[in-house]
Amino acid sequence: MSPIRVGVLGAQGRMGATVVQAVEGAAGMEIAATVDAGESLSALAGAEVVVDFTHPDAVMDNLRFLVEQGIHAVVGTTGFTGERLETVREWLRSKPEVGVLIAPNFALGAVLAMRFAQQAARFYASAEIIELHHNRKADAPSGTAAHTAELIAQARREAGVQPGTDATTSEVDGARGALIEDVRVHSVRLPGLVAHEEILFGGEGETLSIRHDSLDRVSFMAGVLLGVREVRTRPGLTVGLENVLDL
Ligand SMILES: NC(=O)C1=CN([C@@H]2O[C@H](COP(=O)(O)OP(=O)(O)OC[C@H]3O[C@@H](n4cnc5c(N)ncnc54)[C@H](O)[C@@H]3O)[C@@H](O)[C@H]2O)C=CC1
Ligand SMILES: O=C(O)C1=N[C@H](C(=O)O)C[C@H](O)C1
Repeated sequence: MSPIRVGVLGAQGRMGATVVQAVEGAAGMEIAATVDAGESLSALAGAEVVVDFTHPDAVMDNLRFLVEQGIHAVVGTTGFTGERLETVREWLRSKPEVGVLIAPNFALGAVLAMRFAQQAARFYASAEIIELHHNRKADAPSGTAAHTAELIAQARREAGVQPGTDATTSEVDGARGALIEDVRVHSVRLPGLVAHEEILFGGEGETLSIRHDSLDRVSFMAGVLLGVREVRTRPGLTVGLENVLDL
């Protein structure tokens, strides 16, 4: 069988460069093209699957080009709101054979942590998230933390659990974090960190902490390579690696 021809968008970046190395070392795939900021997307025309790790401001234009060209896409770039996802679905209506996989996190442990948090949510009215990342990260909160908060809020809604209250009446701006749906998310940015998330639940006389640490960007690569292999057989939009892992 001929190797999958993979294009990489954002190839000069921290994730893009790691993806190029991973594809070069993987069986059954080869690099077809690499593109970074200021370079023409037309270089990707010969690719079967393109991986995008660029910037929230760039990713929608990239994706529109890929769908129009009939190229499958594996997207790790953050910034996907419900509105953006609906726009992608709209583009795919005229290209039903194209597969797009968008995942806020490709690390297996992060995907499992999100699933565990989703399972725990109905048992705890009170939950907060702390995400910690390197200080070169453009967006806050992280896409993973935002997605985790949405999953917790959804699980509570489905179980009829009202979010817990706290007694804060006086607050320095931001001290209680950002509200994503009804879940508070706190963002830490420090050199030395890679990508970390802790989901904290509080109940009667107990707490539950679920923590995941990506210590190296190689942690995302198994998920990205799985996505490259699977996206060709999954037409339409898939959101979250959990769907590919059948979790
Ligand atoms: N889903 C996941 O598992 C992960 C997602 N990410 C996300 O991936 C994105 C990139 O992260 P990093 O690699 O750390 O950032 P980075 O800043 O190191 O790399 C981004 C690269 O994209 C390039 N770029 C910007 N606009 C472009 C365009 N229009 N066309 C082509 N290239 C363009 C930049 O020049 C840069 O080389 C972020 O949104 C980040 O949150 C990061 C790690 C894991
Ligand atoms: O920018 C990063 O580094 C990461 N971005 C993603 C996010 O925002 O969730 C995934 C991971 O946390 C690393």
